[in-house]
Formats: sequence, C-alpha cells, structure tokens
Amino acid sequence: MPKQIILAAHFPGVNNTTVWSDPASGSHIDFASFVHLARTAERGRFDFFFLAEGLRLREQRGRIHDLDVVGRPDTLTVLAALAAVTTHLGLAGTLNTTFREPYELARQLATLDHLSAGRAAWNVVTTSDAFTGENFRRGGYLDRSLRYQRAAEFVRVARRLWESWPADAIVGDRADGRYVREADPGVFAHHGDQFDIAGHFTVPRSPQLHPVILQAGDSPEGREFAASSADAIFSRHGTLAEGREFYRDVKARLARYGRTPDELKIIPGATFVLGDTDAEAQERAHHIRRQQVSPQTAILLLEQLWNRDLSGYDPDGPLPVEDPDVDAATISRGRAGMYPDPVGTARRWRALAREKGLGIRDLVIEVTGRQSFVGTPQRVAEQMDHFVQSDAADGFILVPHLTPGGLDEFVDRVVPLLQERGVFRTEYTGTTLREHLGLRAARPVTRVGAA
Ligand SMILES: Cc1cc2nc3c(=O)[nH]c(=O)nc-3n(C[C@H](O)[C@H](O)[C@H](O)COP(=O)(O)O)c2cc1C
Repeated sequence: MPKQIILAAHFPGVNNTTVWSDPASGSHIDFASFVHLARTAERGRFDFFFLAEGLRLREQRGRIHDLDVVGRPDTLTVLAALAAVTTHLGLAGTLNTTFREPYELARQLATLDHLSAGRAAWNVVTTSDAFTGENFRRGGYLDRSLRYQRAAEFVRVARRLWESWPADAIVGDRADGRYVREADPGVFAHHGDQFDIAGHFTVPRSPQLHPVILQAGDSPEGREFAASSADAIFSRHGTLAEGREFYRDVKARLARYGRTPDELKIIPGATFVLGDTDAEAQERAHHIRRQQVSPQTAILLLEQLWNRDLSGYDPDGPLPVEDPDVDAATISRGRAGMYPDPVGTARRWRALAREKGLGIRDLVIEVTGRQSFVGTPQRVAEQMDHFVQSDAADGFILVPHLTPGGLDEFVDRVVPLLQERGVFRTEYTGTTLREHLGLRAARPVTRVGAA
C-alpha cells in the first residue's frame, strides 16, 4: 500500500509569493476570501487549512514594506468563523509561544476544538524578535536561546490544561442537581521556570483532547522540540535531496522520546504551477516569478541581504560592488529567516550574475524561491507522489500565489489524479483532524492536578 499524501491549504501570506497585484486577486481580509479557499480545500478532501502569523508589520528602511500584502485579521477569530462553514477540514493556526500565556491560548484552542468538533491544530512558533515584542507588555524580553525552553514548557502546560477535565466530568444529573461528577473539575498546578500558575481550567475536555500540534523552526533546537512534542512539522525543505535529509534527521530523533516515525509527519510548504503542456506551465511559472519579483521588489530583496540603501540602483543593472554592511543595525525588520552569511552569499550572487550575465532583477528571480512543482496536472501529480513515496515528505502545505482562487485548478485537475493513483482519499473517513492525518488518538500524559 503506497503512503497516503497529506495536503493542506496555506492562505496566501504577507511575502512576495502572494501576487496581490494580479487582476484575478481578491481581498485578503474579507471573510468571503477565507471561505472560498477553505471550501475549495474541503471540496478537494484536504486535511487542513492553514494560517501563518505575523504580529508586527514588516518595515524596510523605516517604512512599512507595502510592496507585499500588509495587514491581516486575527488567526483564531478567522478559524472559529471557518469552523461554522466547513465540516471536515482541519483548522490550523500559527500562534507563537513567546508573547502569549498558556492558560489563555489553551482555552482558545480547546474552544476551537469544541466549535469544530475536533478539527483544531496549532502551529507552534517562537518568534523571539524584540521588534515584534514591542507590541506586547514584556517587549522583546526573551533571549533567543530561551525561546524553545519556553515553547516546550508552554506546550507541556497546555496539554496539562487540556487534560485537566476528565472525559466523563459532566454528569448533568437533574435528579441530584449535580452538574459535574467531581467537586474539582479542571484543577491544575504548574510551577516551572517560565510559568507559575494554578487554578481551574474553564473549558471541559475537547474532542481531540490535544489539538494537533505542528512546529515550524529549523534549528537543531527546533527539530528536537518537534521530535519531543509535535505531531507534524511545517518545513521549508523543497528539493528531493534536502527533503530526504531533513526527513531522515528528524525521524531519527523520535526514538529518544519513545516515539515511532509515523507519530511525526513532515509537511513542507510547496508551490505549484499548472499548464496544458509542460511548456505552457513553464511559461506561466516564468510569468508568475516576474510578478513576484517586480523591479522594486528586486531592489528591496537585495537590500535585505546587503543591509544598505540600494534605491539608486537600476533593477536591470549590475549588483553592488561593495559587500553587505554586517555591522549596521538591520534595515529590514519583522522578517524571519534572513541570510546567515551575508558577505559569502553576496559574493556567490555576484559570481552567478557575472557567469550568467544577469542584472539585479533576473538574479533575484534566479536565487530566491522558485515554484516546487511545475507542469501538466499529470506531471505534478507524479512528482508529488514520488516526493512522498521517496520519504522526502509525508505531504505538503500548498501555498497558492493568488487569493482566493489559487487552489481551484489544483483541486479540479491534480487531486483526481492523486486519487486515481491511490495515494489520496476520495472521501473523508474520519471526523477529527487527528484521524485525517493518521495520528492515534491523544492520550493523557499527566496526572490530573499533578504539579
Ligand atoms: C516553514 C516555516 C514557517 C514559519 N512560519 C512562521 C509564521 O507564520 N510566523 C512566525 O512568527 N514565525 C514563523 N516561522 C519562524 C519560526 O517560528 C522560528 O522563529 C524561526 O524559524 C527561527 O527558529 P529556528 O532558528 O528554529 O529556525 C516559520 C518557520 C518556518 C521554518
């Protein structure tokens, strides 16, 4: 039996993958856009819908970076509303552990799990940067090295809170006049480095007990945290070779925690471009890349590496001859995943531009993300299947470049081919997200009330 592919739908985000300027692009805020994408995903029998998180508007050279989409509504509110207009689709929200409190977030996620009858998921991110922290009471208080410690403790506490109500706590005995079985439902106490809390949790046990936990973060600490605590990883490893290496590395970490490889799913982000012929798909992919990297965007992306004002440069002209400024404060704020070795990277880019005769914009198109799967629906289905069967992933979080219709063609043309290959469901067989993902039901890990 071939491995079954996991598919999730990423609502287009606030980076240049999303082409808001295309005539076919709609609102990023109206509920109708969220409904369109979610219902398309559900029509395609996807596992879940996914929202990223950005809690501070990005800035470059002191102004809001508005070449990309700016601003988005609150994740949990959107997911709660989507719960009412979908029936099977999982609902995953990215929610950081650095600026939140476990009691509050555990309540919100348990509530989403109730409202959706067992479809809630939480993508745990750490987002430690002080720039984002300025929006919150404690500011950028948490040292980078402590953020995964806090994340691990946060998730432990959340699980304890979700488990604090026994499954049969509510009896509603009318004759007796007793609503709950025990006098003390939801009792908890936790005394740790990051959190020191005790009391009663206010949300009775939710259908999944533990909403599904995803993790996104690629450092060794991030991988270890995922191996110890997550049900799935949202990764960035898009090539077959990188995917296999990541898959092998992460799955090998599980045994240390008494877990088996199928208890942690690896789901990289992926993009796709379809065409009636491979040549047409390549042409569309080229057109989309040029939409994603406009002349102004090319300069701004180059500035992020060089850490210098390059506004005077010609987007079709040569790259700067001087090296990136690694000593100055960063000119680009609120972005994750900047380049670890700017000078080395800039030298490689310059050499590549010289070798291929590329100006700034063409070079940026060449070196920044390209589409993962390009071709006829047949070819894309084959490639995705191959990727999963070769253990480079367990599935994909698909990131369409258009809101809200960017998934329509995939669902109409690629999903039926995956179903024909016997690697993707034709109907939902379970009701909870854990069941869709092939995860076993969550079991309590803590004693009620344990400290
Ligand atoms: C695929 C992927 C998606 C991510 N999405 C978000 C996001 O939506 N919001 C956010 O604040 N951080 C996001 N992060 C950032 C992580 O939380 C983390 O802060 C960052 O990757 C640095 O951690 P690391 O050193 O472990 O990689 C994402 C990371 C990855 C790899």
